[in-house]
Amino acid sequence: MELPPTGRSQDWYGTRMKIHDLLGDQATLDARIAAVEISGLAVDSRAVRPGDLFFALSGTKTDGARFIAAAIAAGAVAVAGAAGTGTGLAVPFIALANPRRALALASSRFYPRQPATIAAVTGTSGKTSVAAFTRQIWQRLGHSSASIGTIGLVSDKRTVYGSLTTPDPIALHRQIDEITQDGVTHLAFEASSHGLDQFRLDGVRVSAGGFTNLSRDHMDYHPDLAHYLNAKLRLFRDLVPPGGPAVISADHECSPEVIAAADARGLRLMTVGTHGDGAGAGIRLVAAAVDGFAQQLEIQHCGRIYFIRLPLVGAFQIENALVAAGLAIGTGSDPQAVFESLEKLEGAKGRLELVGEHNGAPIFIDYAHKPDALAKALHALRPYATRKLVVVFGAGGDRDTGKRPLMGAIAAEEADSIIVTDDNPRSEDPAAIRAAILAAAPGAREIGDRAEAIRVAISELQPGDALVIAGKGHETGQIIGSNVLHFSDHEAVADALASRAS
Ligand SMILES: CC(=O)N[C@H]1[C@@H](OP(=O)(O)OP(=O)(O)OC[C@H]2O[C@@H](n3ccc(=O)[nH]c3=O)[C@H](O)[C@@H]2O)O[C@H](CO)[C@@H](O)[C@@H]1O[C@H](C)C(=O)N[C@@H](C)C(=O)N[C@H](CCC(=O)O)C(=O)O
Ligand SMILES: Nc1ncnc2c1ncn2[C@@H]1O[C@H](COP(=O)(O)OP(=O)(O)OP(=O)(O)O)[C@@H](O)[C@H]1O
Ligand SMILES: N[C@H](CCC[C@H](N)C(=O)O)C(=O)O
Ligand SMILES: [Mg+2]
Repeated sequence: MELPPTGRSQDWYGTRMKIHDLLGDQATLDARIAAVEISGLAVDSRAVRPGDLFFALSGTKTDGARFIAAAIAAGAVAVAGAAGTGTGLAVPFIALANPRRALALASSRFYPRQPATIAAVTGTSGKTSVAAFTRQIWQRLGHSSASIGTIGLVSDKRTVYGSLTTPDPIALHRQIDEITQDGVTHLAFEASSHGLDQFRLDGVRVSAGGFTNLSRDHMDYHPDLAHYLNAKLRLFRDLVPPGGPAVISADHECSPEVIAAADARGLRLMTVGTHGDGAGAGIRLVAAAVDGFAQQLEIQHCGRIYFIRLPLVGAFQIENALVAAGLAIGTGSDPQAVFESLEKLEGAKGRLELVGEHNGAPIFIDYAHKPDALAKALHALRPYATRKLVVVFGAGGDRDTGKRPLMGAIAAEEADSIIVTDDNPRSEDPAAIRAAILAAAPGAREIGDRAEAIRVAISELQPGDALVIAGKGHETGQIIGSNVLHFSDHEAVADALASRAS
């Protein structure tokens, strides 16, 4: 069942709660306001239903305070927001010190059920993969499991396509409550830096935290890398309770700072990777070797050595698999069983996914839409290209413009043949986005129409080549202006292959 973006499903119609029970610890309430009953929560005036409590939030584009009158006209029976934003209203106003955090806590009270075991993962790249892997490990070990993130909600009972990596608190808690009601006991979800910075997950009872890596992304939102890292560190500083496991990839420049933040909070450290604490509670990668479209791993945990065949392409998937294994072990699963389950992992859709071949050349779809991910993806595929490594990619509009030349330069450095195309231009001029990439990628070709770019790349493949179509992964739309046109790299590849076969 597809749920409305910020509404509630049928189940909650009829639920009524007193403002005291939602916000009693977040604001000083007089008795009259505390007793007001609400029947729903809303952050968008356009989604308000009669009986709702409307949160007027100051945002990146506009200020919810401007829509208070519209919310009341739509039936809001109370309004909450920063002090001073709601004076002289016809309905009660609740002044909050931190409106976004209060919204998250109120959401967790309105939709109160949560699985007993919840792991959250953050990091620039690998979150979706880690959440999917952790869900798969738990499921294989017999737990009813779910994951929530960029590819939406996935559980054994339902799959719901999502649009944000960390949904807004109302949508997030509605989904969490619903899956708990379905019987899900184990949830892995993605904590994006936006989500952490905007307190979207502050009402989630997180049992364990995972951290993959840090590289350039979202510099249109965060003023600098330190701010970006600090947003991510909120997972350990504020959300995982003291004593809870912190599973941290130890192989990066940022790792010591992440480990220090987790340590300062009194978390149970589990470092993973080539610098992981294999003698102790962490997981050390002792050796790795490519084996066809799989990898042979030797790892160490609590001093014991394990040999695993990881059925995935890409060195970075080892990092993701080890963080996922750490999250499962840290939340109580048996290490031997967890490591055995890694041999059955399936990659998340569109993450270095082998989707076909032409003239003997493998074709991969990948979600690399930031510099480091593109570098890692191209590097991972190099062993499969004895002739040319071909890449088709673009860059999103209304997103960090600084990524574009960096990605162009990486493609020029790592690939042998480049086609620059469109990837969700949104409100920007697609040609200008392509030009910014092309300027840093001498010799690259420009084919704006993504389906055509994919067709051309496939038609030129020769034995010994490998092709990666990067940036859209699982996505099913091309966002042009404010329209979302149906588009899928998977379908475009299938069409191109079918037309060559016929
Ligand atoms: C930049 C950003 O993070 N924006 C998020 C933020 O919106 P905002 O509060 O800044 O929105 P705004 O447009 O300024 O509006 C302010 C307030 O007025 C309200 N409003 C607005 C218009 C109106 O008519 N009535 C009304 O009430 C809005 O609902 C909002 O509450 O809070 C909203 C509710 O939580 C989010 O939906 C919204 O995500 C937008 C859609 C978005 O595109 N976010 C992306 C950048 C994002 O969050 N990405 C991350 C990371 C991706 C990754 O690396 O994987 C993610 O977690 O997905
Ligand atoms: N551990 C990793 N290190 C570096 N790059 C990675 C790693 N894991 C995945 N990638 C690259 O990043 C892309 C996205 O991976 P994934 O969706 O798992 O990460 P994510 O953190 O959820 O990304 P997003 O924030 O875009 O949702 C992959 O397709 C791959 O190119
Ligand atoms: N969660 C990421 C996804 C980007 C995917 C890429 N296809 C693009 O549109 O830039 C973002 O919103 O920045
Ligand atoms: Mg993701």
